[in-house]
Amino acid sequence: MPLECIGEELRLKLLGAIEAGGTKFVCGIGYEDGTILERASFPTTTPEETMALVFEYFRDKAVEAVGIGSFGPIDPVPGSPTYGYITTTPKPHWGGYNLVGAVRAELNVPVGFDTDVNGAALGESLWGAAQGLESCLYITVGTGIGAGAVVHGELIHGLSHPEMGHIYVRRHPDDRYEGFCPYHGDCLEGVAAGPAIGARWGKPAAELEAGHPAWEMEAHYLAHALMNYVLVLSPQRIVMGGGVMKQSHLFPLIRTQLQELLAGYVQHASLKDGIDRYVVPPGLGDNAGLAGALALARMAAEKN
Ligand SMILES: Nc1ncnc2c1ncn2[C@@H]1O[C@H](COP(=O)(O)OP(=O)(O)OP(=O)(O)O)[C@@H](O)[C@H]1O
Ligand SMILES: [Zn+2]
Repeated sequence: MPLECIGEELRLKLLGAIEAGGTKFVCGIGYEDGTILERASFPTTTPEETMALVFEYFRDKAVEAVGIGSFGPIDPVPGSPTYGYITTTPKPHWGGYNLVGAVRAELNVPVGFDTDVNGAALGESLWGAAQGLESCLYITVGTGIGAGAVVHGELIHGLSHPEMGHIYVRRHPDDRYEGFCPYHGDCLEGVAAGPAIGARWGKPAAELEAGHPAWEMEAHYLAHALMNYVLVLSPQRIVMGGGVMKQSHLFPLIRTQLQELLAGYVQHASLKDGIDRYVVPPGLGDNAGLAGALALARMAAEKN
């Protein structure tokens, strides 16, 4: 093989990543091996304003593909008439916005598009806490709750994307809080996302001490959710991120309650002695979101 061809084969693709969030858009560039080279953050205001800053950022970067991990709901199903759109978000100005179309028109490269949590699941499976596994689930517990999953190396889509944050979970017997989800009231997000903890206990979640009863209740709700995910998807690992999971003492509480709920029904070493390696924090830490978008760019570059 001529030397220049070997050089070409070894060259890592330079990719663009956009973590599209409800409060900020984080943009970055990195290589297809997951290395992030640089990043910049822009406030989420109107599509016109925010996207002008995003395009300005990427203008001279010469990326070969872009990945977008987005807040939702979105339409990630290729071939659908609204593929690439943010669909019905309550976020003003962004409902019905064709995010992929805008990025494609401006940058003219392949675009990978999925939910932020599907992206994070892919990133964790390629480069983080679920490396080498066929499947994993990523759940974020923050202002909202969302989860994404990789199965056989692919992200799950169907009618649209999974909405695993809005499942119903058994109420904690001592919980009188009605839940804040505008659609469902006391779905998982309604009773267990950060704002629910703050509203229930009259204090921001970050200010509640480790021994506070809030955490046993939080673990109750999250363990119920994880039980459902284990039963429905049988993921080989569950990665838990987001602001609320910064309370690292939640992990042992959740693991124990998950084992109690499953009651030995699903037989696997990962759910017994291996539980500490089964329910884990993100291997990519606070980079999980941006690395996830980079992973989506890599997938788009490969599929093109
Ligand atoms: N150290 C902490 N301990 C407990 N809760 C926290 C902590 N830090 C942030 N939170 C809670 O997490 C929520 C913010 O979540 P996060 O930091 O994941 O940001 P976000 O991007 O707004 O969330 P989302 O991904 O849902 O949009 C807030 O409700 C806050 O109360
Ligand atoms: Zn809901």
